[in-house]
Amino acid sequence: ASPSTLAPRVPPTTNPSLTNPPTHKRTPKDFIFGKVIGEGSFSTVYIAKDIHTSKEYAIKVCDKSHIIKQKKTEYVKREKEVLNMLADAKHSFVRLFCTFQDAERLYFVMSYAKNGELLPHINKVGSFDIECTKFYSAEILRGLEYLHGLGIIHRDLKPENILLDDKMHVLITDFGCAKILKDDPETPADADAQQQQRFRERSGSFVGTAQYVSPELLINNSVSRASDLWALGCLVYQMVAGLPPFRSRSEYVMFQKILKLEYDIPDGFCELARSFVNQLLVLEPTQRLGALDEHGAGYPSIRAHPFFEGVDFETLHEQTPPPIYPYL
Ligand SMILES: C[C@@H](Nc1nc2c(c3cc(-c4cn[nH]c4)ccc13)C(=O)N=C/C2=C\CC1CC1)C(C)(C)C
Repeated sequence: ASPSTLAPRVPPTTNPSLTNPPTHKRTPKDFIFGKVIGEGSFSTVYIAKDIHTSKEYAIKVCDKSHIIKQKKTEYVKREKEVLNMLADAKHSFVRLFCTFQDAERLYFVMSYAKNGELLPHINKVGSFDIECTKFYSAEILRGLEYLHGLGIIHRDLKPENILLDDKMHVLITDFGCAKILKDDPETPADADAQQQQRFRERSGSFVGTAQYVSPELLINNSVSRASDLWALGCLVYQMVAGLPPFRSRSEYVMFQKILKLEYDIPDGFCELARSFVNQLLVLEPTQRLGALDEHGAGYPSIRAHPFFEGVDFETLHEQTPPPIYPYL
């Protein structure tokens, strides 16, 4: 006989709501909302505490009428779809724990990135030393390998979207612009109307920081996995130099610099990092380091670059991140 027929069913003696949180659908009343920690274009992210477990979460709150008015329903659906596709990832991404809604708003209960965005950590020390740059570049690369392996292109990688958890490991976030390569993940994804909508306001200028926009997006609105590799190049440059590679007060001038590959390598820029950045900041997407690697099998040619000498990619998440010291 199976064990269940042997043991009589004894009703639980403890109060379930005290030991294990209710499994019923959550409502805002299950949380104590704290301060605003991030503002998206049509969402606000709060830190919140679950009253049953006292655990801290980030709750992204979207106003339904605003989403409908701004025709962003596709975004919200796509972000939730991507977050659900990332549910099994053991590393590199903020997790979506649950969603619920009330009459006016949608709520996404996410992991709380206790150490916030990467950018302030770079600004605080001016720039990262080479050990830090290698570690954080490797953690971002691992996230991209996982994402691209699923046929997802982030499309908006920048320091604001690279978050750090309580142990200072990378959590990539903000998938509202992500592109999911459907049926044939081989063909580069042509930017859809939403992407154009995202970038072109009525004034025809770009919204948000377009410092990391790839040349192919500017020229023919096309994006592929290699667009995220371009952004990786910009991120590595910024960790070492403390500033993004393409800068200008005028957006138009900044785009001209991107299209002409006009960036300089400051004195003291580590030689291996320079070589690595130079092989990612390439105008032709298919010529970028890693662009020709087998899809879905990670980026062996990027991992093999001497810049990553000594990095053990398989155990990154178990490693203690290097302390952040100033460099340059
Ligand atoms: C990029 C994003 N900013 C942020 N999004 C999230 C944060 C987050 C945390 C801090 C922070 C923590 N401590 N100090 C600052 C600063 C910015 C954050 C978090 O903890 N957990 C999930 C998040 C987002 C998940 C959801 C987009 C899918 C924007 C600007 C779009 C709100």
